[in-house]
Amino acid sequence: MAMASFARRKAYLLSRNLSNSSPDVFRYSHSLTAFSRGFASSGSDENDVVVIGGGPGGYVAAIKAAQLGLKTTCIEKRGALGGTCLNVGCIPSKALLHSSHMYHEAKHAFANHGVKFSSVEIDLPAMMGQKDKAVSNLTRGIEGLFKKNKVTYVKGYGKLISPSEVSVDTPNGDNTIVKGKNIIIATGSDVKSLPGITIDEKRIVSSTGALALSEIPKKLVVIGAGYIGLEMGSVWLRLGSEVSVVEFAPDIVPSMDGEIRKQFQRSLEKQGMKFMLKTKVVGVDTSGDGVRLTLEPAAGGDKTTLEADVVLVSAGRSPFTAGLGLEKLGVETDKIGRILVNERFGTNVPGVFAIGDVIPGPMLAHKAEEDGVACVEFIAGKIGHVDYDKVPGVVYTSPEVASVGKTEEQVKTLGVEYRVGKFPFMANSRAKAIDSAEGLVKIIAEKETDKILGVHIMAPNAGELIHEAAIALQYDAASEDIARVCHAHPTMSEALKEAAMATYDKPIHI
Ligand SMILES: Cc1cc2nc3c(=O)[nH]c(=O)nc-3n(C[C@H](O)[C@H](O)[C@H](O)COP(=O)(O)OP(=O)(O)OC[C@H]3O[C@@H](n4cnc5c(N)ncnc54)[C@H](O)[C@@H]3O)c2cc1C
Ligand SMILES: NC(=O)c1ccc[n+]([C@@H]2O[C@H](COP(=O)([O-])OP(=O)(O)OC[C@H]3O[C@@H](n4cnc5c(N)ncnc54)[C@H](O)[C@@H]3O)[C@@H](O)[C@H]2O)c1
Repeated sequence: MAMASFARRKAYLLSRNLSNSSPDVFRYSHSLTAFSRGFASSGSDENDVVVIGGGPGGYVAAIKAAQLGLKTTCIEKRGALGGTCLNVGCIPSKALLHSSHMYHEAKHAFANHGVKFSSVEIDLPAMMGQKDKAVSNLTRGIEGLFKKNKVTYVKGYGKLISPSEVSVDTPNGDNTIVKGKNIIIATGSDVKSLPGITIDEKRIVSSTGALALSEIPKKLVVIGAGYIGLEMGSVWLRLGSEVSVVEFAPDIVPSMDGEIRKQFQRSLEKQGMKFMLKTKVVGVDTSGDGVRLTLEPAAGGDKTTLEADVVLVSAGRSPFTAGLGLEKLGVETDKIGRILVNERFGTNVPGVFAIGDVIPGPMLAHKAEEDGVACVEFIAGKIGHVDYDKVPGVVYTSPEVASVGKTEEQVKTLGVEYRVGKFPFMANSRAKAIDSAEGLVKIIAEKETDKILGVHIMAPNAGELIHEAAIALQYDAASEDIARVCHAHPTMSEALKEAAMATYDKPIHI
């Protein structure tokens, strides 16, 4: 069924009363109210919706539920709303990435533009202060949104004691019971610890410690070349640390398109980041002043050692369900502790739902938000919509790397015949004008239909450029559809248009 628009497809499915829960397509409900326990406000103290966790999944679900007219309470234990993302994740990391980038540009790039300084200095406490200010403004902003939308905010640790009751231990030592017809678990994730490595958030840090170091480490060793390792590694590299990244897999960011990944790794190496791939950390000694790591090839072999002042453990995150009471209630989880849900985010226990990092799927803030909106739409008897195949991913390094849809390796595995169109920023006039021409756009389209299957961009602002591609994928567009849209000149976006032309025909500017 070729359907270009969500509205058309929604109308079609509603008219047919169809379910469509294949992972490759939109998620829809066939029996729109069957799994929730109703939503008409009872007028009693009981909530229609209780959300445990105030991160991007939980707070967005709570606001949307209230906007849909549901009496809603959100329970959060950390004393501030916004979850991992706002407090110790997306926002503080992007603040430090921006500040460190400005320092690096001032030191290494401004002179090329004729802007000269006699000296450039880092004021680390001021840099951290700017980051903390951004975080506190934003967390307070969510409290304001809760008030505006009449979401009740309960501070404390929530534990499910029945499918409709949450016991909350509040910060002042009290306990209160919050009742709800529908309960949404949005408790997120926590850093995955590695055997034999104890995080003390001083010398051996998680991302949380890496966001708040009081000094610039001379030598930083990062374990794991994923999103966190490369972003936080970039921050401290730009501020002057020697950064070595130890990665178990043969490649950095294993989920990335192979061709883009190679160029990305070369770019990071040019900036001074060192990679030790196919390598594992088998021991950590903190008995001296610094940290001494023992390394071994992933396939086994001779051990070597590596010295560090600080070690960042960034080898993935695990779902956070500690103390939630899931076992007693019989809520099903998978082998790695993620809560299992159906296409309406319902667990096996009627009336109990789960969203965000605590369920399977990409561990990303925008995915958690989409889950949250769709989940409460289902609870309210409406149609929710999330497509995990079309969730964009962005590594906010310099250059940024952004992607949506399938990698070339995935398309090959599927056995689909495809075409690839590429366009380098070296041939883009805006990129040349601003002396920032590293990177490329790569589009993969089905050969027979020209339908776009995946788009991968490496560029300074790839995280912004990717959304044109996300819309194209969402509406089943062909590469020719992008190529025939008039793009303003001179913009970096023209590289996407040219890559699209290169996919089905020929580009003009190369
Ligand atoms: C350093 C770092 C950088 C990141 N950068 C990005 C990025 O740039 N873009 C992106 O998309 N994603 C990023 N992420 C991932 C992103 O933070 C998560 O995907 C997102 O926060 C998940 O949202 P969530 O609501 O599911 O969970 P969380 O944000 O983890 O929120 C869960 C909340 O639930 C609370 N909670 C847990 N248990 C209970 C309980 N029993 N009672 C009450 N409250 C409870 C927790 O305190 C927490 O506040 C980053 C993560 C890290 C660590
Ligand atoms: N820009 C963003 O959107 C952003 C930024 C930060 C974090 N995040 C999210 O947070 C999650 C966690 O980030 P992360 O970087 O910790 O995880 P990740 O899954 O992105 O990367 C972890 C890396 O560690 C490697 N690894 C695993 N065990 C190892 C070991 N024992 N030794 C060496 N390497 C090992 C893996 O092969 C992988 O490359 C990610 O899934 C991501 O979705 C997103």
